Amino acid sequence: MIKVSVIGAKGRMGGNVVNAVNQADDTELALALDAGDDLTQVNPDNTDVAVEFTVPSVALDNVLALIGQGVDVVVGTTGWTDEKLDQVRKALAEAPRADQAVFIAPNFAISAVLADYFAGLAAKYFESAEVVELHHPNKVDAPSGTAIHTAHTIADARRATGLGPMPDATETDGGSRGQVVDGVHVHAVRLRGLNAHEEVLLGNAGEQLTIRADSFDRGSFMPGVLLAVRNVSAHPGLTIGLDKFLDL
Ligand SMILES: NC(=O)C1=CN([C@@H]2O[C@H](COP(=O)(O)OP(=O)(O)OC[C@H]3O[C@@H](n4cnc5c(N)ncnc54)[C@H](O)[C@@H]3O)[C@@H](O)[C@H]2O)C=CC1
Ligand SMILES: O=C(O)C1=N[C@H](C(=O)O)C[C@H](O)C1
Repeated sequence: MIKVSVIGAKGRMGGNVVNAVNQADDTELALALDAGDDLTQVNPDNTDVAVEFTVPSVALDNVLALIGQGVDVVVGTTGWTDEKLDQVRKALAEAPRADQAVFIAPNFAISAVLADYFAGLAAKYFESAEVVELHHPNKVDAPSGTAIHTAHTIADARRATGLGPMPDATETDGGSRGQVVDGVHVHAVRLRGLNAHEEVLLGNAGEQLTIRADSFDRGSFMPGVLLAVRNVSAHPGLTIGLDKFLDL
């Protein structure tokens, strides 16, 4: 049995992870912690893998602490920058165990992982590409971690094939053109009734490809979370993206 502690256990995602861990045959719940609880309770005696779903402002500190306490970590919380990721790598290099592992996924839903992957395949064939993400209005960060990741995926594919900047004659913009991430415009919608959705729009003269992923229910993330829990310890160091654990 894999002993799993959940950090952010009272949250929308954390609560689902607690249920998923309790229901799976090969995992058992160790600790379920939330804001105000003592994170130092988590250690290798009670926990194989800690799952971190909190808020972007605290996730780095939690992950650094968990690394220092000798456990492997699966992270779903958003807000990761290159600087923060470097801090995680540094902490792993100094971790109590030489083979310690952290896995971070912008999105655990197979639909979103494939949408990102397909966007990377398609990007080099299109002159224009933009990302629209649509979420529930309780989400604290914009744009979504998934949309930022997809923008980088598109930008990497365009760079690799020598594509330059996208055509855009905009001269005045009060913000309607969205946030530019790695040269890709990203637009965020917050609407009651939505959960987590992303559209990648790719355009050429006279044609358009739309790639869309919809997570209607947070249960859609749980197979990916359990896949990460089962695989993280076999991948020492920092791994980013569920595609690394899939046969893509
Ligand atoms: N990677 C993925 O597939 C997904 C990622 N997310 C991301 O996961 C994060 C959490 O999302 P939700 O569950 O919807 O948020 P939420 O607001 O429902 O839950 C966050 C929980 O973290 C707790 N918390 C805050 N500070 C804490 C601390 N210092 N220690 C322990 N717990 C603390 C809060 O009390 C709350 O219970 C967000 O960054 C979101 O974007 C959400 C869905 C899927
Ligand atoms: O906050 C959410 O809900 C989600 N957050 C993640 C993100 O920012 O990409 C993943 C998914 O979109 C749901």
